[in-house]
Amino acid sequence: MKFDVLTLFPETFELVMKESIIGRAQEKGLVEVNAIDIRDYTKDKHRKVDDYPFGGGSGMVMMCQPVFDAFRAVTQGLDTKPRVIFMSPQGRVLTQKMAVELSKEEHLILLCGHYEGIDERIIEELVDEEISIGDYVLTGGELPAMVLIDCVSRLIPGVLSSEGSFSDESHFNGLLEYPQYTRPAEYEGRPVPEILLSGHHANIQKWRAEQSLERTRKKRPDLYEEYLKGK
Ligand SMILES: CN(C)c1ccccc1CNc1ccc(C(N)=O)cn1
Repeated sequence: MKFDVLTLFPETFELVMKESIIGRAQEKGLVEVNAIDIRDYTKDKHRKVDDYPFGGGSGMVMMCQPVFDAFRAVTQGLDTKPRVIFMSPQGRVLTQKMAVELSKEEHLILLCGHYEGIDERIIEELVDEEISIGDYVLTGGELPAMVLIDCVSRLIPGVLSSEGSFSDESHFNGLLEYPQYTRPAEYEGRPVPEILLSGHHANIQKWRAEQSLERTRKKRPDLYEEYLKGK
């Protein structure tokens, strides 16, 4: 899986993306994350990437030319146009289901906006879909892009060591995860639920399923409703 990220802050990506699981996945050649600096495609000596909005209004808007030229640089020589995702508050809110679909792509281009936004012609011409990571406004699309890269990359076979745990992972079967415990069996007088120490795997699985249902019903009735419909 290759992510080409068009951004005004490429160094942010280098830092975050080379660390942790994504960094190791890159070393294994399972994931490649390239940060492309939009400013490298400006034509003027001040490397201008934004300008005043037509029609007035406060703030600045990202201009077409540098983004179009950065896009062309990334896509030249490719026989198929990769899917282009614009990280935006107006996008479809990212879900685990969307992440699963995106993880099947070979090559994604992520566009990160700044200022008050980007010239609409960029969206009309280059963008396949807008994705939001939630209903809140950030100063830029870099964090949303990193969130998308993380949640998609971890679904790629070989990226996570404990792949087996996928099946019952919360938000994967639509329910929240059951409570997790590890040693010691009692910490400062606080015990671990007996069932988990019993070794009865069938009972443990049943208890975990009940816990998942119970927590989802309490914490996320919306997901619970979805789940009941899907049954
Ligand atoms: C500068 N702004 C407001 C802006 C305006 C338009 C597009 C992109 C941006 C960049 N900001 C973003 C991006 C994504 C999200 C999200 N929820 O995924 C939140 N904020």
